[in-house]
Amino acid sequence: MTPGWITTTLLDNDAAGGWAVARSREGFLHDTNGPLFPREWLKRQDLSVFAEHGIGHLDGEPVYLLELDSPADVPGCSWQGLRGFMLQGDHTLYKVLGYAAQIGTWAREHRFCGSCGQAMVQVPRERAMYCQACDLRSYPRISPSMIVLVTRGDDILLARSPRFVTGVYSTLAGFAEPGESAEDCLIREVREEVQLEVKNIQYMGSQCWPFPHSMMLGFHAEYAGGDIVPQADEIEDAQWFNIHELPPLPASRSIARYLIDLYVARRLGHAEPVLPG
Ligand SMILES: NC(=O)C1=CN([C@@H]2O[C@H](COP(=O)(O)OP(=O)(O)OC[C@H]3O[C@@H](n4cnc5c(N)ncnc54)[C@H](O)[C@@H]3O)[C@@H](O)[C@H]2O)C=CC1
Ligand SMILES: [Mg+2]
Ligand SMILES: [Zn+2]
Repeated sequence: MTPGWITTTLLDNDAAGGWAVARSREGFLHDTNGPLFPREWLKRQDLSVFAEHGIGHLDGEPVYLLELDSPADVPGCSWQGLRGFMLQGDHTLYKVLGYAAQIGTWAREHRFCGSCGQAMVQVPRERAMYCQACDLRSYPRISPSMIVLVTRGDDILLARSPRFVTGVYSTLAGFAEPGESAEDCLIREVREEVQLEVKNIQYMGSQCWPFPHSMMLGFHAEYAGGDIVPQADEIEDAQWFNIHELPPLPASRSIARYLIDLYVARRLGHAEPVLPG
């Protein structure tokens, strides 16, 4: 048995047994034991299953995703969104659910070929949807996104989007566009969102962010010039905050929080945090 969570294998849907998670537009089904259910038990419940996907092995046991048309009532169970599992609970289970959510969304959105409109089929032994009519393969979508902590000595630049929880400030982030390097994207996003220039860009690490399919590439950069001008509509407020007087910050498992905590720890000579995968 290989311990931990391994996502690479496609599984045989006709084989019995294993674990299963159920997902609807309300999130994942869970009870007091969490979101993993014995698969055969779950399939006996009154669920309208839209699709079933083998998604990997947890501690050597196969795990399947049941994608539902609608959130069913299962006695003793309730529904919780993926964000709730990110915020608290077992990190490995959150990784299982994050992967399940991305595969479920991708398979649902690629039932038909984007080129010719024919129905696509799942490719054996590969995580891909295939169009026989035009030989097109569609793989799970991952969107590279840059995230950067800009600093100026003991001050760090944090901003608020109107979408954030009230009071919370975070690092700047944005999606890469075709034709850009990660560094080009970072420089453009910082210009667009606050009209500042940065220098000494340093890659710090990455994180899967399954909301719905971002791959966060985390950077640190130093302030090089300009005055903060928040981008209309996107940035509600942006400020320099002294590391001793920080506002409410993003969730502890986010790479945004890691970038902030790491910089503060280094300035103060404290133990460095570990980036949650
Ligand atoms: N894990 C973390 O710590 C953090 C993760 N993020 C994530 O980073 C990503 C980018 O951050 P934002 O500031 O929202 O991006 P952004 O600054 O590029 O603006 C968002 C806008 O980009 C457009 N967009 C949406 N999906 C896109 C895609 N796949 N490619 C190109 N453009 C797209 C939409 O118009 C959307 O309103 C988001 O997924 C966000 O959830 C953001 C902050 C912290
Ligand atoms: Mg942004
Ligand atoms: Zn096609």
